[in-house]
Amino acid sequence: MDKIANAPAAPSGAISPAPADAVADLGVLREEIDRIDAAMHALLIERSQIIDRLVAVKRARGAESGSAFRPAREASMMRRIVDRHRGILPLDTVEGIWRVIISTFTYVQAPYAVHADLASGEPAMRDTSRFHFGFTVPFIGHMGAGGVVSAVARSRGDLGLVPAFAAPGAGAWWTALEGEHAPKIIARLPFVERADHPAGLPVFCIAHPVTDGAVTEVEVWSLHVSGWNGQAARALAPLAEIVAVPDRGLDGAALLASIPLDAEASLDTVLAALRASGVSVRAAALVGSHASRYTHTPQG
Ligand SMILES: C=C(O[C@@H]1C=C(C(=O)O)C=C[C@H]1O)C(=O)O
Repeated sequence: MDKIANAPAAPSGAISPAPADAVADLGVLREEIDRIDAAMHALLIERSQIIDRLVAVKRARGAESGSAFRPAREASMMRRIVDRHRGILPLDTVEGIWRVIISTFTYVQAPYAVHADLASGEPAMRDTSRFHFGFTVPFIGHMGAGGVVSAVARSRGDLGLVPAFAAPGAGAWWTALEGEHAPKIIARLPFVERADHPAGLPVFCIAHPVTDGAVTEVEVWSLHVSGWNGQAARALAPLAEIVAVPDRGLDGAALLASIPLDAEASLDTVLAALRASGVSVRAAALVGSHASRYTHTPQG
């Protein structure tokens, strides 16, 4: 029995049926949406074909190391996408769609897994990983940054995610990045920062040293110092972002210093500021670099 045909008549005052031309408009608009969806899908298929050609070119140039991830290129693509966005689709959605597109095309070029440090909270780290790398790229959790760094070191081209802030009890995990062939920090995520980012946990992305497409706007140094004090911390604040943990001895500290290279800041100015504050620097090793932090404000 046809329930609709037998439904009681709508009481007066209920929503009246849409006029015939509005129904026709809805049909036309839905056809437009189907056309756009088919065109977007066709463009993604066309993008895959370009990626196939890009893989062949990279192979021919011998540029293919372990990972196909190119941090400089990704940072500039994400900035452009965010800057040109307009309309009612939320920025979070646009950014998330392109993170999944780019990360998955990187994965189809050369499969990799993401190893993440869950020690400072699993939900935020899992959200961050899925936002930036999607669900096709395997996610592997570790209890601590040390496990992440060794998993990346053992892999062919995996990536690691470690909090980019002083996580309680984390220790000086970055000293494991000091050797010439040890993994390095190659990016800081999110590429585009903003106050209400849905996956805004600041993380360092770790990989085997990048030979092609590294970005060096911000250098990250591991420093071993003695005499670490509050005056030194204040003197460094305008020059570098510092994570400091106790290291070998009473006033010793291991520092992870992110130095945005510009007219004022460089390793030399940071070392000079440390010495002027009575801190002696025992060792310094470059443990990575990444793109400048880029902040989006709703006013642009
Ligand atoms: C396509 C490339 O490889 C990776 C995938 C990208 C993409 O799908 O757009 C961008 C940068 C790389 O991480 C590339 O090197 O250009």
